[in-house]
Amino acid sequence: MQDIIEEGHPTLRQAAEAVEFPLTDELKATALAMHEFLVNSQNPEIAEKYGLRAGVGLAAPQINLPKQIFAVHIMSYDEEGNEAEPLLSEILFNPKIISHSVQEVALRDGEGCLSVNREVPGLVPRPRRIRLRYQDMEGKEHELRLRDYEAIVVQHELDHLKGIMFYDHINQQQPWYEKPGLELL
Ligand SMILES: CNC(=O)c1cccc(C)c1Nc1nc(N2CCN(c3ccccc3Cl)CC2)nc(N2CSC[C@H]2C(=O)NC)n1
Ligand code: NI
Repeated sequence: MQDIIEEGHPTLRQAAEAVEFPLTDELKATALAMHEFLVNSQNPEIAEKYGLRAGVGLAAPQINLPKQIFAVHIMSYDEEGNEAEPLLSEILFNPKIISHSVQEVALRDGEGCLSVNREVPGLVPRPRRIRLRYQDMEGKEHELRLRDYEAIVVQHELDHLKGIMFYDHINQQQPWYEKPGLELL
C-alpha cells in the first residue's frame, strides 16, 4: 500500500479529478490495493504485524492520488463479535450524492481518519440518509441508498474528494453540542 499522507499535505485539501474509463491497469491495481489495505487493517494479526491503523474507508487523495476514487469495507459482526457478512464492501469511482435527508446523524464518539494521527474530539453531524450514484471498476453506473453508519463512512470519504476533513464539520464553540433532531450512533 502506498503511504498514507497526513494532514498538512496539500493534496488533502485539493479537489480530486474525475476518473476516465476504461481504467489503466495501474489505476485498477491501485484501487484494489486501497480496498485490500482496509481488509488487512481490520485483521488483528495483519494490522499488528504491519502496524496498520484500522479503517473502514480510504480515499485516493489519502495516498496522494487526487482522483475521485474511494474504497469502503464495512463488515457486520455477530453477537460474539465475529465477522459476519459485508454490509458494504466496494470501490467507488466518480461518486456523487444525488439526494439526502434533512435529518442528521453523528457517531457519538466522534470520527477518526487514517490521515489524522491525533484525536479531534466532537460530533460530526451528517445527513442520516443519502442516495448515491457511482461507477464501478468497469465503469458501470450504480445507484445506492445508504443510512446511518454506512452513510457516515461514505460521506467522510466523499469529503476527502472535495478536500474536506471531518473536523471541518465540528462545532468549534461546542464540539459535543447535540443540535435538535441529531441522531447519535
Ligand atoms: C475519535 N473517536 C473515534 O474515532 C471513535 C471512537 C470510538 C468508536 C468510533 C466508531 C469512533 N469513530 C470512528 N471509528 C472508526 N472505526 C472503528 C473501529 N474500526 C475497527 C477497529 C478494529 C478492527 C476492525 C475495525 Cl472495523 C475501524 C473504523 N472509523 C471512523 N471513521 C469515521 S468515518 C470513516 C471511519 C474510518 O475508517 N476512520 C479511520 N470513526
Ligand atoms: Ni478520513
